[in-house]
Amino acid sequence: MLIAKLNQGKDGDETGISEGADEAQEVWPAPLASARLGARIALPGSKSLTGRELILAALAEGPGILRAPLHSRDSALMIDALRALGTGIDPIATPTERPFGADLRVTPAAELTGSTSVACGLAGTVMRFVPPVAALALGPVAFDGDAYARKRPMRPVLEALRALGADIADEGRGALPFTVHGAGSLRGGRVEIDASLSSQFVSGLLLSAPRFEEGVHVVHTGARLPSVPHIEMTIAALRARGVTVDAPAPGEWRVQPGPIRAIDTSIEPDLSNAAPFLAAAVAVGGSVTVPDWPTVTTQVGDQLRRLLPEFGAEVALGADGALTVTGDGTVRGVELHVPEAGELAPTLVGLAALADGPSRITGIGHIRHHETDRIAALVTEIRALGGDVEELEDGIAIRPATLHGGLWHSYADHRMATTGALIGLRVADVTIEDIASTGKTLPQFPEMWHRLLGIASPAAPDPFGLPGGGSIIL
Ligand SMILES: O=C(O)C1=C[C@@H](OP(=O)(O)O)[C@@H](O)[C@H](O)C1
Ligand SMILES: C=C(OP(=O)(O)O)C(=O)O
Repeated sequence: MLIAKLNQGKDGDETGISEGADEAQEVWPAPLASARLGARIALPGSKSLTGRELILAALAEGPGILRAPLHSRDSALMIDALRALGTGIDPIATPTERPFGADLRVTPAAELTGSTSVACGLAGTVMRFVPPVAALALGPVAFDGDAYARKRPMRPVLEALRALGADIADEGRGALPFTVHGAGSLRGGRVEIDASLSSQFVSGLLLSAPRFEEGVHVVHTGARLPSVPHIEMTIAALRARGVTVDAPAPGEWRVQPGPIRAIDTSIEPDLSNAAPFLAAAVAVGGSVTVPDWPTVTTQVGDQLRRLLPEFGAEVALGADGALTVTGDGTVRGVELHVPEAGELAPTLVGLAALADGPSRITGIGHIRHHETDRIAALVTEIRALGGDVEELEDGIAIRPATLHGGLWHSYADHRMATTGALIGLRVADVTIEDIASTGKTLPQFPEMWHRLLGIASPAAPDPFGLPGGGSIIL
């Protein structure tokens, strides 16, 4: 892999950019595209589906299998968390058709056990989905995470769980660290919650709710609700396991108590991780194809089919189930209001920074609470490359500008890193600080990005073979 060394100086520390990182940072020279693209890129499993299915399998009435799950830092943290609570999670010998890692057999614990700790890393899904599970365990479960994870909002989750009967000790900041003192069961019932900062607050409560004595009736009280497709994904995953879920009014969900069926289930490819690869075809010109695009899905990444044409791309879903995006190398400016697609926003903003007209991307205020304040981070980094960018309260406005090379900081955020790589396809001499942050959901990113451009990568010459480098954590 092409890696250079940079001495991250005092500046990085002062801005908090290199929080928790060593003085000597590795930087990754983003490859510049020298020709139109023509690539076929298969993607590992969805982070969001893998996380949900691991939780539901751990709470199910018998053992089940997850086929083609994601193996990444976030999924490893979820696996470790559920194992710590007594769940058996075992890799099943990887057949050749599982290029991204083993299927998993999940054996629920007879009784969930506490007196343990859960490392959340920077995974929103772990810090929001596992505490309700911990409330069902017997004994204390201590939660903590990365330095930046301690800044991500948790108060609505902690207060909702307390209202449902849980005993939780925290430091009063409404954030990690905190300890859930599980009593072996939870009453459940009706609860109000303001989920305007994250849909994950709702999904976490719904996922464990079939195991609450009274199920749950969640009533969202905030003015906005971001990432609605992710709540629909949660509901679909519950229903697929025989759980009764209804939505009696907008912003209200009810889950009936009852068994969670044990099933064998296949995880779809991660369509949000497809975003930078498909956007590359728009940025550079040429075509990028992603095989196995699901025909019906709750993944928000499916919206790339309508969003990328706004930038001037052509999108075609083939009879073989492969999605192809074709661009002519020019990028149109866009007006997008995408509260449901905050997860895609960094890629959309990156494309807009390469557009030949002005853009406004709004409705994404909540992404200030993702892995980093993504609005501030995107504005800072695009501006540092010469971009003409304005921070809006709930989005970003971008005017066309000639960009130049420079160091792109990742803020430990995988989607910041991949957005820097996207811009680097068209702008010479962009280097990415902390490309390893892509391991959060796509450890193979650097090799796959090289493959997109036809560059052989010594670290993993064939990304369709078993990825190396210790990135698959089992
Ligand atoms: O439930 C999930 O799996 C997710 C929900 C969304 O969170 P927010 O509602 O905080 O945007 C999304 O951005 C995140 O990447 C994954
Ligand atoms: C917001 C994201 O992650 P998390 O699940 O940690 O919230 C993301 O992956 O874009």
